[in-house]
Amino acid sequence: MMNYSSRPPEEPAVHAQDLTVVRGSRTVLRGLGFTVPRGRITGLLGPSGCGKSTLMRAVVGTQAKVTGTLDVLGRPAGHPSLRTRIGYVTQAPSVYDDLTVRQNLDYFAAILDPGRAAADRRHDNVTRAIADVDLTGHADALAGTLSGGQRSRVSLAVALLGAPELLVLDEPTVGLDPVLRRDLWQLFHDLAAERGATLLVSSHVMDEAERCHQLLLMRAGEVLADGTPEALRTRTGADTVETAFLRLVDEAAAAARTKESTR
Ligand SMILES: Nc1ncnc2c1ncn2[C@@H]1O[C@H](COP(=O)(O)OP(=O)(O)OP(=O)(O)O)[C@@H](O)[C@H]1O
Repeated sequence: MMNYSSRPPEEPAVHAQDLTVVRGSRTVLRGLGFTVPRGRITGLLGPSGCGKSTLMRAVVGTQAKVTGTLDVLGRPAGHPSLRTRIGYVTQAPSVYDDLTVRQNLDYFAAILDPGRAAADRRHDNVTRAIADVDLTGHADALAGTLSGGQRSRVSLAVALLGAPELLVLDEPTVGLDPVLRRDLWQLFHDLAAERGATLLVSSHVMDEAERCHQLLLMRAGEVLADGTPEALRTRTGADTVETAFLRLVDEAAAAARTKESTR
């Protein structure tokens, strides 16, 4: 039989087992186990402070004091070979205010794909990334003159430049109006469907959960549940993921009380 790929198709993009992270003197992620399937959008949802950003930092390899197993695209998280295969957008847009949108992208493109011979390819990639995030009309505007939502989209365009296999996006839709939010989610779906990208997207807005293929619901440093939105609704008998989440929180609290009383 022909071997089309060196990796089995079922190998997940991210695999975590007993993943624990300590920040300062606090254990902020506690023995997490989960997988993120390839070519799908996985939503990381949970209240502020539950550990979403910490988990994303661990996946991209920028978090210290990580123990347990955390494999990303078949390598241990943080492996140097993963740098160009992962796009990461933090909550704080990382753009140069005194450069235009295009100059920002040109700068990062030159780092990713240096040399004169690559000039045409860089130009095409930059133009495509600007169009992807719907900023073509602002390509020559200084980043410092853009709105918060537009600046976040410049950061997203930078992450899209190298056509990464895994995109890790920390609350990418915060501060965006409903039309832009819808368009961005459409882009995420296109990236997964047409380019086969894997997306790990955090949000604390539960209605965004319905737009994901797969969910990881977090609370207080633990994964409360994972599965498709439909499976989570069915399992809890809820109409929405938000109600499902609240029922799971109540279930977990009741289980903790029972455990406590039987000690
Ligand atoms: N440098 C630090 N030292 C100690 N604790 C920290 C540090 N940074 C974050 N934490 C704690 O780690 C926990 C998880 O933070 P994290 O930023 O991962 O949460 P989050 O779910 O992404 O929150 P948000 O949605 O508000 O961004 C929080 O309780 C936070 O107080």
